[in-house]
Amino acid sequence: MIEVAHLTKRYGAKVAVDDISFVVGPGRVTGFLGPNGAGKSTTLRILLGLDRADAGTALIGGKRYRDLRHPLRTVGALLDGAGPVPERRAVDHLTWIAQSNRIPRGRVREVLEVVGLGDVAKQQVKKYSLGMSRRLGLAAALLGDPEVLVLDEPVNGLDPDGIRWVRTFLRDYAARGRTVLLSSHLMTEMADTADEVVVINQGRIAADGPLGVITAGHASLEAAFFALTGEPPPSPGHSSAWPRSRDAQGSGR
Ligand SMILES: Nc1ncnc2c1ncn2[C@@H]1O[C@H](COP(=O)(O)OP(=O)(O)OP(=O)(O)O)[C@@H](O)[C@H]1O
Repeated sequence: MIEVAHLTKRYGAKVAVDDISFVVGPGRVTGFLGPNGAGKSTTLRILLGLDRADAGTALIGGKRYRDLRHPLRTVGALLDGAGPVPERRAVDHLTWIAQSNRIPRGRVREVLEVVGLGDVAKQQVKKYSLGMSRRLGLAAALLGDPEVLVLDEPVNGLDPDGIRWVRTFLRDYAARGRTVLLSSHLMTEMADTADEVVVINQGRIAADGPLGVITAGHASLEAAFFALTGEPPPSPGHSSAWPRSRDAQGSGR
């Protein structure tokens, strides 16, 4: 269970996250959606102890990330950012993480098999395709067999096969009573994957509830979100993703 309560984060004069509250329960896949710059990554970074809130709390299993006794056994995360050392072999990368978290070595082989990298475990990571790298990231997140998975844009850049694999994997994981929170720009993909949806827009919660409730009265999840966020609808032939509007919002990064 993830509980976010009155979370606020400012970067200078910019309020990136503005007093948001939501709960992510077990046994469901919850989608975290919003346009570029809405505050998704900021929220996830605070949840995972990578940034500090100015106010409010973001708890996993009732605790702040930094207070978890066994973080990797509680929550597995896949975020954009620093990946493995390119020269390192996948198996060595995972073994290093496992050892530094007191996770038995045998678990490395298990997670490599789970994500379908068993046969290429001894390859250097730099030889991996994007899809393989994403699977490796997921393998790292799964090392501690966590109750909670938090994934930022896990299917970004993946081909249809890769996207389907991630979708099936996450739905199975949730079906075993685990908590899955994922952010994505890909509306059609989210509509196929999520049971629950939390929409954030300009740092505030725009909607929060079961997928069917959020989309009721709209032609699609995408239509619901454009209505909720006031974003312009995509042009014809657009790939059903959020428009890239970070620049228009005056990103400070
Ligand atoms: N380190 C930072 N310094 C300054 N401003 C930041 C920083 N991180 C985020 N912001 C700003 O906070 C707001 C929220 O950004 P955030 O990355 O959380 O949005 P997002 O919903 O994850 O967007 P995207 O989908 O584009 O990744 C944006 O206006 C962004 O420019």
